[in-house]
Amino acid sequence: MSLLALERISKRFGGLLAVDRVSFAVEEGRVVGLIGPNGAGKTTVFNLITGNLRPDAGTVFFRGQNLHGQAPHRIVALGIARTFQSIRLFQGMSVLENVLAGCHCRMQAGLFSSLFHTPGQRREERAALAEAQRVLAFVGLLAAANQVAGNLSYGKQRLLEIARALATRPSLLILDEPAGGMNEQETAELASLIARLRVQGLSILLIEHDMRLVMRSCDHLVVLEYGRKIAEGTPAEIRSNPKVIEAYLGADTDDDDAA
Ligand SMILES: Nc1ncnc2c1ncn2[C@@H]1O[C@H](COP(=O)(O)OP(=O)(O)OP(=O)(O)O)[C@@H](O)[C@H]1O
Repeated sequence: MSLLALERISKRFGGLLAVDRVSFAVEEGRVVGLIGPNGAGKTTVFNLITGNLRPDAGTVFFRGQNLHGQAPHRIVALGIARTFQSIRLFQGMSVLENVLAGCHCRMQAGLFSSLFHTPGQRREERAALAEAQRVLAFVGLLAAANQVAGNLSYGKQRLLEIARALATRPSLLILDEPAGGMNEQETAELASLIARLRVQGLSILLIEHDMRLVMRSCDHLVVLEYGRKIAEGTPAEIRSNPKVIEAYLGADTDDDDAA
């Protein structure tokens, strides 16, 4: 069984069919890239997976479970975490507090134990703190734990978003343009982070316009154009697919050869 399977999902915005009967799967432990020109429907597909939008037709399965009608927080609890194209951090809170916000969605404590600070709740808080520090160390932000999130560089804010998503202990991590706004060194660090997550067995679904990063990091690519899937395959297959070259890669193909 695939970890994630989309079966002929469609989404219409008024007269625009933004996603048109798209099917693909993410297997356990794989890094899958969803690519295509601007407006191809990539972010809409992500929103359909994470419950931020409901499909007009088709089904999303996660570990064989139909996600239809599940609220976004329920989908996070099932093991799907995401980052957004535009950074959505608690800008005025510390780096550590931002990651703790991710940990809290895994905590069991109810209203009673939270109000009365029961030993169980204190244990959970300590565990959350340790987990947040572990995740921050993993992405290389532990030294910045007490800084205000909004003061971090853009690239570091993106890493913090990933840390917060990781703190929910996902089995599928969905990244929407994680290298957007990053400089070359930050992008290289991101590629190494993705590789380390992959080694740990995490499955990743990625939208990214940086073709070098996509070609280097992904096992499998799915290509959208005008809401439709026009190709899927390994990076090497996609790079030489004439339909894809025409639709998307175009003049960028030289650059990809360097990847
Ligand atoms: N909430 C919405 N209401 C109306 N139209 C929308 C909405 N969200 C997306 N669209 C339209 O749907 C199409 C697909 O948008 P989407 O953001 O999914 O594309 P994308 O492939 O992620 O693009 P980009 O690479 O530029 O982020 C676009 O034409 C967009 O304008």
